[in-house]
Amino acid sequence: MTLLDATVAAIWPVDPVAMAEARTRQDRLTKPRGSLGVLEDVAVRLAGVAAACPPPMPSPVALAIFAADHGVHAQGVSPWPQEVTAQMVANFAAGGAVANAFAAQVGASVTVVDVGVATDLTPVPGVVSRKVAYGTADLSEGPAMTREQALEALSAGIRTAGDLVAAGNRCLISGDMGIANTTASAALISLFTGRDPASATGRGTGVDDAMYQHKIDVVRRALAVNGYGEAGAVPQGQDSVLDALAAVGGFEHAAIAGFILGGAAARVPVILDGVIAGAAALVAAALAPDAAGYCVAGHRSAEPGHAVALAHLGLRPLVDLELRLGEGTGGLLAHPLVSAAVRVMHDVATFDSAGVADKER
Ligand SMILES: O=C(O)c1ccc[n+]([C@@H]2O[C@H](COP(=O)([O-])O)[C@@H](O)[C@H]2O)c1
Ligand SMILES: Cc1cc2nc[nH]c2cc1C
Repeated sequence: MTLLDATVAAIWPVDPVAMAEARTRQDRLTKPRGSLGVLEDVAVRLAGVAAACPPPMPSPVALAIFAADHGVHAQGVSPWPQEVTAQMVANFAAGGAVANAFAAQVGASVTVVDVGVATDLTPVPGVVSRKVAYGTADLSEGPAMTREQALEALSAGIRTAGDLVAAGNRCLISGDMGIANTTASAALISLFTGRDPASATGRGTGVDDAMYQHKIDVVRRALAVNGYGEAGAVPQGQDSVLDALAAVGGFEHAAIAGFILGGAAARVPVILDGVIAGAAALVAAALAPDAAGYCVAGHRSAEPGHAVALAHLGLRPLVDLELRLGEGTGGLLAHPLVSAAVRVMHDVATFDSAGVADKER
């Protein structure tokens, strides 16, 4: 049995009994019923995730940033040089990126995982090497990776989640770093939702109008050259999902999909970041439909494909600040909201215990 098969077999639906108990408890707390809006849903789902009411606080919390490069960069789909991926890995390790600042703000640890950066990285503390290859092949000319490579990158994500949970973490946050990865994200989202590439493709780090039109064409070509023609053949079954991931994905997408599956198998919530995580979550949910229940959409990125992916997954984003950075920044910002939602379940008195009169019927 592969690590992927064993992990998928360990994923159960979020627990309906704990969720029903949590919903009842929410209604007994000293607040008008439903007054915490979406936060009540978050608390209820975290009870389902942990199969416990109240659910454990989502701390300690760990961010994993999966870094990789993309052959499709050669098509001119990003204004940034590919070297920035490796340079930002060094910046994460040195503590100098926005993700480090936000992680410090919310008390999250930061682990960087090299799953496919195009150069050899100097070994530094805080950067784990699970390199599958020196970047993917160009997805607009053929498959980005082999099925074996897709499996290896998925396993890297599963192992990272397993290590972080074994170290005592009770909440995981996904992060990514990879110049040109919004092109692969758009292709995955188009393929897994059946939506036209034009509605799944965005401007990434900030491409101009001409580069944006070219980027949509590159995504169309990627689907066609890999045998998917006009979008619509949504992959189903493990083999075709792995083939689709291998055709148009990136190593960080595969790793984040594995990270989600690993978190779900360990019954730990995974807060998703932006469009790269959204694309990866489509892959994870196609491999194990129950995995989506373990995901919290940290935010909605400015990238249009992200909203398409979240709608397909039935996930509602907690924060909407037009962020389009990646690294896990939007997921980190959502963590205090998730913590507050769970703390309510632990700390707030019930009408009975506080002697507060309940609503008259
Ligand atoms: O998280 C997002 O939604 C997001 C949106 C736009 C850009 N990014 C980040 O920017 C990089 C990819 O942008 P690009 O234009 O090179 O495809 C990559 O490192 C991502 O983390 C991330
Ligand atoms: C500087 C820079 C930082 C990033 N962080 C995530 N993606 C990024 C892309 C660039 C270009």
